Amino acid sequence: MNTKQTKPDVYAQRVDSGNWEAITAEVNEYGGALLPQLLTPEEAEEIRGLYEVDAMFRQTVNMGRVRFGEGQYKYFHAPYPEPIERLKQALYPHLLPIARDWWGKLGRDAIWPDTLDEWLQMCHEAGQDKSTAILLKYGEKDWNALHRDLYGDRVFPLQVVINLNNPGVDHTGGEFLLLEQRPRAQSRGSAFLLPQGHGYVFTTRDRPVESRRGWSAAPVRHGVSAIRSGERFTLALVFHDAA
Ligand SMILES: O=C(O)CCC(=O)C(=O)O
Ligand SMILES: [Fe+2]
Repeated sequence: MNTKQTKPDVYAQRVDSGNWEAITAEVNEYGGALLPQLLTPEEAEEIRGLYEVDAMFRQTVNMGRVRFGEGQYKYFHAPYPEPIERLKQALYPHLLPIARDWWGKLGRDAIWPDTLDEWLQMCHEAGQDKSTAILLKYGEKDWNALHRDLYGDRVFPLQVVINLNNPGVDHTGGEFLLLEQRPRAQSRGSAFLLPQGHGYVFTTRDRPVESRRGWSAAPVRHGVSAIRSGERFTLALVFHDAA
């Protein structure tokens, strides 16, 4: 993949083209929201192609072996390929006000600085210095168990996933799942077919929900339903680094 900046700001332009007021309202209501198309089908194909390039990755996880579901994923090495770095840099300032608002509602300290680089520096100083961008690969019958991507005390409460395949064409099944544990109530489930190349922003650990007693934290898990046919690759962008 070309790591030089060939298309100035194209990724930032796509991120910025979103209606962030509507996205914020949606994520506040449902814990997740669809973003604009961030990668073209050609760019998605190029990133899928990286899966076989061992030098791009620091670790491979076989999900069945660790009982995370079935399938495989790989952690990218940092520094990331250009689209990944650009997208993370462009997304962070839009996600930051949502995170700060949430932590304010929950009476927690919003420790995140204005830039992603400063925040990652804080992660590294706390011993979380490993890259967290992941390329996931699911074939028929593979699935991703409901989980939360936590790698230490340093947590950014929103993350973004991008489907690198075309649902209904490249794969059937493989819905993205959210499970929100509501305080003193049964959990709420949601399922989404992620359109190719679009981002989907969702809650990493917990988020504020309002009840008669005020705001309380609702833990949110995410996962993927079984792929019924075909193949599904996704790019997962987490905004804290890992211990
Ligand atoms: O493959 C997916 O849609 C979800 C992957 C995942 O666990 C994540 O984005 O953190
Ligand atoms: Fe995840």
